[in-house]
Amino acid sequence: MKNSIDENGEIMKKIKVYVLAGFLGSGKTTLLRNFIQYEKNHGRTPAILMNELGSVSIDTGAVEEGTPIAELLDGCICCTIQEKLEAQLQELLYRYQFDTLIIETTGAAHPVEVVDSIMSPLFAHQFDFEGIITTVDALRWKNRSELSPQVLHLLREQIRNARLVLLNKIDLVSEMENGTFVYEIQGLNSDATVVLTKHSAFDLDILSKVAKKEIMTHDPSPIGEKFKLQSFVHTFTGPIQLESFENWLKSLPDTIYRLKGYVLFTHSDKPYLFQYSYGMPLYFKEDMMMPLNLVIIGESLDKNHLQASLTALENNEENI
Ligand SMILES: Nc1nc2c(ncn2[C@@H]2O[C@H](COP(=O)(O)OP(=O)(O)OP(=O)(O)O)[C@@H](O)[C@H]2O)c(=O)[nH]1
Repeated sequence: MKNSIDENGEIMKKIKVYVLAGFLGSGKTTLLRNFIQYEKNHGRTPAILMNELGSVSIDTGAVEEGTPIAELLDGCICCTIQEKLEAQLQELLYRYQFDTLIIETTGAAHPVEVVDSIMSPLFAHQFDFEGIITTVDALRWKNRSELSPQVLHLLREQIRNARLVLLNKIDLVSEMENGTFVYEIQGLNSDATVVLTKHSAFDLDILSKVAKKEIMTHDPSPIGEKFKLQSFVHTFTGPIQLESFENWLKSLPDTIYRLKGYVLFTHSDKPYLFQYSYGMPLYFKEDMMMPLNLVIIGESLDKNHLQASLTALENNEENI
């Protein structure tokens, strides 16, 4: 389902969310500039969320005046400043109208954890996660043996979870080397589209083409979906039974990494904030009503099945 219904019964168009990942200095801000221009050329308003490790913003100058922007400084979305992220996103949504949200992560961010943070159940029904675009510095890739194992692991994770990889700074290595690097990147992520770029410039129409493919994938394809890391949001319409919910959790595949959301149970008049990662469910009772959104993040999600099983839970049906 693409759109949510607002309180007046109107269809709400979801905001497309893109995450820009890539190691320090690989070309994310350069890509951001191109992306903003592309959105504007197509009559859309982008909003930007920039995360920087330092306490002072350096890259916000790259964003033209008039573009909605929020900054998260002095920490990485994926580890230390998740609550601040929620507040910033809420403020962006409250103050501005926009069609696209582009999030530039710090070069040190683990992409899975960033997606996890963005897909807050508070407003996940307004967002459509469109995927991770990773920039790879061709020269750094060439010299990657100089990197620590931890950094190299991060670089690989950023590539593995991308929907689109930009092999950037191709002017700094030879044509033959670029060919080898594309081959190596595809070895890490055969589903991603890899484009060779100078100054992160490419035809961004590619994005809508790949996105359409993802959206149309209602049938779980036997060869897997193009898009590796995905999120799915279910909005409960009423209370469910705790026991059935726990049985449903046990039935989930290992490729679901994370669940979080507000769930109302039949035994309580207020919802619980529910958190689940690494097989560990946690429940925290809220003292007021919250949007009953459940966010599910994983690889190659079988969204039809998730939807059907969650609806069955709500209808209190057996054998889900
Ligand atoms: N030679 C060359 N330089 C590039 C290219 N793309 C970007 N640069 C330069 O590389 C530097 C870093 O680019 P950014 O876009 O700021 O990289 P970033 O990933 O946002 O960097 P951080 O914010 O530090 O993580 C800048 O000086 C860019 O002008 C390219 O294709 N070739």
